[in-house]
Amino acid sequence: MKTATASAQQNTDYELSAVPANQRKSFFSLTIVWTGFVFVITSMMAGGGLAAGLNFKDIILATFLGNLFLSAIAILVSVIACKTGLTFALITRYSFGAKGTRLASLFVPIVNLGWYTIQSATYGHFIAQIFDFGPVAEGITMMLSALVMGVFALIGINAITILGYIAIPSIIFLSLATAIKSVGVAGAFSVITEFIPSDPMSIAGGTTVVIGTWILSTATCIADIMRYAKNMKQAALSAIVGLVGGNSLLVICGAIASIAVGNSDLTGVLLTLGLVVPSIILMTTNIFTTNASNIYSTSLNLSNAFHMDRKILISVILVLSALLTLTKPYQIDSLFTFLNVLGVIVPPLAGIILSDFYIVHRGHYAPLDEAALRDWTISPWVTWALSYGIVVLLERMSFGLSSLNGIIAAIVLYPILVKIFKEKQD
Ligand SMILES: O=c1cc[nH]c(=O)[nH]1
Repeated sequence: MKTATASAQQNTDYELSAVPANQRKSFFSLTIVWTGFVFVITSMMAGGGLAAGLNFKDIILATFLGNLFLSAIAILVSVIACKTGLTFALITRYSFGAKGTRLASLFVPIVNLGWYTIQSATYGHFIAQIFDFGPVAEGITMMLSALVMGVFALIGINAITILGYIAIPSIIFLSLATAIKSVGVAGAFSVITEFIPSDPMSIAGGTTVVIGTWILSTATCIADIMRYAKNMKQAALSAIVGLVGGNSLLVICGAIASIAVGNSDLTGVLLTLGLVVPSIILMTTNIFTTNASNIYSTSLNLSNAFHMDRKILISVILVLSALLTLTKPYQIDSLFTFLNVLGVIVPPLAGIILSDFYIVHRGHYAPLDEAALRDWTISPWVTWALSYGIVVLLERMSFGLSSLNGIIAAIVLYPILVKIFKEKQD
C-alpha cells in the first residue's frame, strides 16, 4: 500500500506512464503551452545577433529555413509522443534500453539547465538595469529570478497553461510594438531593408543559429507537451504554429529592433526605446512561460533518471540554476556559443529517436509495460558519437548544414548499428 501511494505521488503528471485517452487536451490548450514555450527573449536576442552578420532579406531567409527544419523535427517527434502518450524520457527507453534511458534522459536536464539559467540571468540583469542595481543586488535579483520562475512547473501542466493564456497576447502585441517603435526611431523601414551588416555571416551559418534557438526542445521537450494531444493532426499543427508563427515572429522582431537601434543586446534596445513598463511585461511574460515549461520537462526527465518525486528534483535544479546565474550567462557571446554547440550535439539524438521509431520499429511501439526492453544498448551511443564526428568533419569542409548533417548521419547509421549489434527491442 505504501509503495502504491509513493508511486502514485511520483506519477502525478504521467511522468512514469502513458497519458490516457481521457486525459488528452484540446488543440487550443496545447498550442497555448507550446507557443508560450517558444515565445522567448533569447529568440529575439538571436535575431539581434543575426543582424550583425546578415542583411534583412537573408535574415528572413535564414529564419524561414531554420524554422522549417525545426518544424519537420517537431512534427515527427510530436507524432511519436501523441501515438504513445509518453514523455521524451520514456520514449528513449525503446532505443537506449530500460537502464540506458536513465543516462540518456540526463542530457535534456543538463541542456535545459543551461537555457533556464541563461534566461533567468537575462531577466535578473534586465531588472537590475532598470533599477540601476550594483553587482551584488544584480546577483541577488538573478538568483531570485531563477528560484521564482520554477513555481509554475512545481504545480504542473495546468498552471503552465493558465500562464500561457495570460502571457501570449501580451507577447505578440509587445514584440510587434517593439519592432514598430524601433522602425519609428530609425526614421523609415528602408533603413532596415537597406542595412549592410558589419561582420558578414553565411546564410547556412544564420540558419544554424536559428535552428540552435529551438533544436533542443523540438527534438525532446515537445514530446512532454504533445503526449497530451488528442490526435496526430492537432499535435503537428500545434508544433507548426509555435515555430513558424511564434519563433519566426520573435527572431524577426528582434532583428528589426537591433538594426534600428544598432545594438544586439535586446534588453538594452528595449530600454533605449524608452519602453520601460511594456518591456518589463514583455520580459516577464515570455521568460516565465518558457522557463516554466523548461523546468517541467527537466523534472520529467529527472524522474525517469532517478525515480524520485519530480518536485524534489525541481527544487534541487532551481537552487543549482540560481547559483549558476552568478556566472552572468546573459551576454550575447555566451548565447551564441551555446546555440552553436546545441546545433551540433542535439540533432544526432533526434535522429536516433526518429530512426528507432520510424525505421527500426516501423512506426509502432508496443505499450511500455508490455515491451521487452534490454537494460542497456550500445547502438544509440555509438551512433551519437559517430554522427558528432561526421558533423565536425563536414563542418571543417564547410559542407552543408551541421544540424541537417547530424540528423541525417544518425538516421542512416542507427539502423545499421542496431543490425550489427543485434539490438532491436520489441
Ligand atoms: O528554454 C529554451 C529557450 C530556447 N530554446 C530551448 O530549447 N529552450
